[in-house]
Amino acid sequence: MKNQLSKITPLHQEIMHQTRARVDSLVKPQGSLGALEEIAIKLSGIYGTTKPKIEKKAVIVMCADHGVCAEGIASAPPVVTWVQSLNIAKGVSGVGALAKAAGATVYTVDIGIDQPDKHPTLIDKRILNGSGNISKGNAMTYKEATDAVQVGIDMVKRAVDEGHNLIATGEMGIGNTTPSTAILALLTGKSPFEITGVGANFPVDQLDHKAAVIEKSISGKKINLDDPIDIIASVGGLDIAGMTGIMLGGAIYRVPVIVDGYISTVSAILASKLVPNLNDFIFASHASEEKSAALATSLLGLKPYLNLNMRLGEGSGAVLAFNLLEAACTMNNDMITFEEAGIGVV
Ligand SMILES: Cc1cc2ncn([C@H]3O[C@H](COP(=O)(O)O)[C@@H](O)[C@H]3O)c2cc1C
Ligand SMILES: O=C(O)c1cccnc1
Repeated sequence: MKNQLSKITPLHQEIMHQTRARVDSLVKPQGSLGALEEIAIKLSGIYGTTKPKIEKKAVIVMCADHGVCAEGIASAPPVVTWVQSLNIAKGVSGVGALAKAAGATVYTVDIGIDQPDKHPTLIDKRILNGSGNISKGNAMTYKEATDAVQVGIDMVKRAVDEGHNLIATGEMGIGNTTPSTAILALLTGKSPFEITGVGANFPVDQLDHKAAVIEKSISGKKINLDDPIDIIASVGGLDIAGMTGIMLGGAIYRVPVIVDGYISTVSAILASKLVPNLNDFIFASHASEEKSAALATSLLGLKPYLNLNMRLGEGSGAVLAFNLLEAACTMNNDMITFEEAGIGVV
């Protein structure tokens, strides 16, 4: 991984400069297509061409269980991770349906489901049968965390090799808002009692219990906060690790990655600690309704484009932003310039 990260190169500044000049010359008041203009310019810097084009899109969904569910921090039982992962692979879950609408491939990855069996419809990258109970010890070893991040990097390579040049992140893991909030508490210094949200409809009157479990998970551990792998090993999860790898994979293989909601955003924050210019390669999608999603997004430093009051996860919000990136390319490719239109600049 270290070797791969050291080869990441900056965005193509000269090409972005040329794309900006072209976007400014298109037949519209300068700046009037707002974020679409910025998206087109950023994409040109990633792809290294003034006329980028989206070929095929894929959402990679990392599925894993969390030992901390034993503490009663989620409304659904852990077996839902397995059942719902199969539904995602079948295309009948939230992300399945929305990916179909977007014309995107879905890669459903078993990176750590706690089941005795594997399933042929899931891509078998299982590192562990679920992470450890973080309120009683570490989630996993440092090596397991490293391997799980590598799974994400390798999945991006596979998607790119299979013709995709735009990736979205997703996850399925009952209980995963708990490690996500533990990570956010560590990185912001905020109290879990201040930032813990309901996740998948955990009862509000039991939120203090969830926060107390998170507090217990982060206190008394010696964690190197400058090392995201150590953070994942101590209080993370395999799905979070896999998504961290997807973000890194985007920068390594030079394909844009769209971040989904709360859990994805926390994974992106971890990835940005390994790649300082990570934000050049990733795009936020929607503003999740989860309590601390806005805090996570502001820490990451990206602005979500959509506000649809969603809070599902799975990659459901990220796949909706495929269309925005495609629209930005179409704007840049298909609009004519003032000169071509035979009128003066407005
Ligand atoms: C049926 C069902 C489908 C889901 N799809 C995504 N999530 C979302 O909810 C979970 C995180 O919330 P918590 O930490 O409260 O468990 C993750 O699996 C996330 O993907 C779901 C949750 C449920 C119950
Ligand atoms: O924002 C998300 O991605 C989210 C929020 C709640 C539960 N699961 C996912």
